[in-house]
Amino acid sequence: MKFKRRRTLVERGILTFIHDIQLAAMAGSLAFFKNYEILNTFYGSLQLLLILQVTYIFVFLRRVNKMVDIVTNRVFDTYNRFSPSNNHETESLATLTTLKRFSKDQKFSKGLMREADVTVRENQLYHIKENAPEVQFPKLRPFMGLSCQNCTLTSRDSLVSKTTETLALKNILDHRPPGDTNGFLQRTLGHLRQVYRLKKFDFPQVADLVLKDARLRDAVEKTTLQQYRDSNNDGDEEFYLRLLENNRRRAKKLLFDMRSTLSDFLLRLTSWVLYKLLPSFLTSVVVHPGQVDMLKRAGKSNLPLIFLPLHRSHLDYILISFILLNNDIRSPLVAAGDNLRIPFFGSLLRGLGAFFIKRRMDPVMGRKDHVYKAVLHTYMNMCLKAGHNIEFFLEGGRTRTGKPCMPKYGILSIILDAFIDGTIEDALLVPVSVNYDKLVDGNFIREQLGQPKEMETFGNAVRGIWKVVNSNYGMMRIDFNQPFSLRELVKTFNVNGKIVIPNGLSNKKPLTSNLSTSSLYGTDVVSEQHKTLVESISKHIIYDCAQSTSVMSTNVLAYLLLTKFREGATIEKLVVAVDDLRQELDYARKDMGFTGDSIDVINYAVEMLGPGLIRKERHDNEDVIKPIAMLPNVIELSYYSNTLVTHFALESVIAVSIESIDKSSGNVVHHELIENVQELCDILQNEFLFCKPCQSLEQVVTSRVDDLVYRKRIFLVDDEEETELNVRSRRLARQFDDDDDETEDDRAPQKIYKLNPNKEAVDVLKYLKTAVAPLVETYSITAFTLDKLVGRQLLENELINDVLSELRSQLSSGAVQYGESVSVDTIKNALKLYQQWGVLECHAEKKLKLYYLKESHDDSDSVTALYRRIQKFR
Ligand SMILES: O=P(O)(O)OC[C@H](O)CO
Repeated sequence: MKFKRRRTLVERGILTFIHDIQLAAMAGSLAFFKNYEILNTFYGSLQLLLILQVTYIFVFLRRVNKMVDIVTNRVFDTYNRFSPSNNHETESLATLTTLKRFSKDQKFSKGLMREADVTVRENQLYHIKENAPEVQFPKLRPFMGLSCQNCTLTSRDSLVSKTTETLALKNILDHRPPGDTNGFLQRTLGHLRQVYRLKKFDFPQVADLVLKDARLRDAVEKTTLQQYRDSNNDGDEEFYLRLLENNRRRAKKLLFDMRSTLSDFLLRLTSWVLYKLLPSFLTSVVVHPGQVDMLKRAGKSNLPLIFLPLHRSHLDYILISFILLNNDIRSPLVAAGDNLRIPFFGSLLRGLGAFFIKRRMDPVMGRKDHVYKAVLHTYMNMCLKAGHNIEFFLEGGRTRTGKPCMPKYGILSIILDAFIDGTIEDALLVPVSVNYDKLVDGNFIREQLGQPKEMETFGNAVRGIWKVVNSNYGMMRIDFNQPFSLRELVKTFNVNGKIVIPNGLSNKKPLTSNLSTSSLYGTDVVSEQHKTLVESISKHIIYDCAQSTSVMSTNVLAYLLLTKFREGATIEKLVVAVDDLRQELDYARKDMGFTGDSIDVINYAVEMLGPGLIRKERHDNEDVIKPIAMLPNVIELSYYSNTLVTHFALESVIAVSIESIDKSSGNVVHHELIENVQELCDILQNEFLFCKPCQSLEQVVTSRVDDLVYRKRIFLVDDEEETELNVRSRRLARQFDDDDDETEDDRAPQKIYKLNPNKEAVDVLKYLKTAVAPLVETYSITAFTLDKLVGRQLLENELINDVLSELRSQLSSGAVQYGESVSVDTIKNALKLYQQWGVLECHAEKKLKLYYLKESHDDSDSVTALYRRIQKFR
């Protein structure tokens, strides 16, 4: 056998680069000869070349970067082997980790990795298990995301087959071309072939139709007439015509800035690039084939699919389109904020389906910008009519806290209008949840500490992508809920032609108080009747998405460390806690984005979260894991924990409510507990959706209390004792039973719960409480700081900074217990609540918001009363 000389790293790098250029040329010429639409114009060609060049420069630089890392590590490794260092094991481990991280797909480093592996194993004192949990998923997992059985029973029975629930999860990056995957052609052409074979869809452009539409023409004429009347040029026809022409031009420009140029070719090209790039920073993108199957069937219904994902990262919409495209499902048009209309990336996103909507009102036109509203409305209607699928984020922007945000209503109201006015016969709504092992983009910590958001620019985008492709973000999981019919939902809420106000919303204030003042998403809801409907549908979807969000290992570890083990815990204790939590999530039919032994899950999550958030120490021959529970790190940790905080919010509210009741007798009266829970739910109404709009909060609370009685043993379940207590309470009830006006319900005996004094039960109560306790702290300190508004007004940022300083100073004095209470998002939600309660008022003009106390509350006593109302739960 003839052996060839091994190529050097640099030679291999150069060859790979040349190989990549060949691929680029092949893709380019293929596209050229196919005479794709995008290449028909000079602009299209330039854009394509730029995309290819940037991608290849990225890939090449990444490879050079990796080579430098590997060579450096090799030098250090050799040095370590010959140096008499005491930390030999740690350093070799670090080398191994670095090598593994940076050389996942680098065959040329395999030899080095083997060497380092041997070095580590030879030098280690303890047996170290491989710490990446295996991505082997058991067949039967909880199947989440079936549509609501109260509101959409018919939809629930559709699109599913016998096998839907039982299919095994799939990593879509694992696309392997059939045959010998090691062959040059297969390696080179596998992904090209995959994107070439995809089903071709037409993506009609509708801009011309929009300009001719009567709604838009009408809006332009009305606006012109209004401007004409407001001016002092009455009777000057030339002036009128000039105004009309200006408004027409403006409408055209608005439409040009907004429209998507979704291109089949660009989608395929990006898909091929993503197959190459995604594995460099994600180990897997996991989907449930049963859910994809439902989408495929829904895609054949000829109804528009409306994808409604929870928004965590900019990767969300890219990956959703990637998954849909590769499963032959029509890619949607995606409503994106115009903050993303940046050079190059803006056009790229536009070509991939983005249409840009304003995030802020026009400072001059304000809310009365009828032309803009008409452009948006007509554009979306035309797109729906033309058969496009649509995707938008009900939350508006990405969550800053890890908890789902309350919905904005604007875009959904346009879709509902399109249904009600008959533009579309029906639409299938698809809630989508996305979760990542590690947050990919956004600097949310600095925003939570009061710094302004870093705006999107070309430079920031390039830097961001560079950082991302050189890091490891672990797994990503996407869950598509069962599509459900908008028509069916509207029908359920619209019994006898009258919109039924769902239970959970019946005693709420009018929707207007909930509207976003800064975003277009919340400004164009049409009629009062529809507002209630839009609110219920939106909240239902956010609730559904939260329910079907898979839990990642990092969520589990962060949650346990922030609620149960703030001082840290040994691995053994953590393993027991993770096992318990997994059991509980299983019981709640919540799926997890990991599998394997809890010890491996913990080690993996520790590595994912990194030493900035979690410390691993060795005490008395035991590994102890500790959270970095101080500012600013704890804010990031709470981001991960909040996926589970959302899941346990109601239990936590019940635990806090129990603590707020006088329990000197050791008993808790049912109605008193329910009242307190409802009061706290009202306080936290901008933080969590405690039940679906079609459920009654009281019923949901009662059943969760029962759960705490029987499963978590917070209350005693001694039947005799309970009977005796209830007999006593019944007797008590009878004493007051002489009022004829009382209803049957009023006379019913009061249920009394006896608290379980057992240490385990007390600990459970304490642990449950900790989930929402930081939020209560923030609400209470925000109320306390409102005293600064007595007799004066403050700008939003001044008020928020005052609350932040108060929180920080109380944190350092120990009066505030949790670092994660320092959070701008929570402060803003608290201010919104105090507005909803009629204590606070806000005047918004242009980009500024001015806060002041309502006249009837503009004194210290009112502020103290508000503060006490919250403080009761601390
Ligand atoms: O999270 P934001 O506020 O930067 O918004 C992100 C959205 O994708 C913009 O469309």
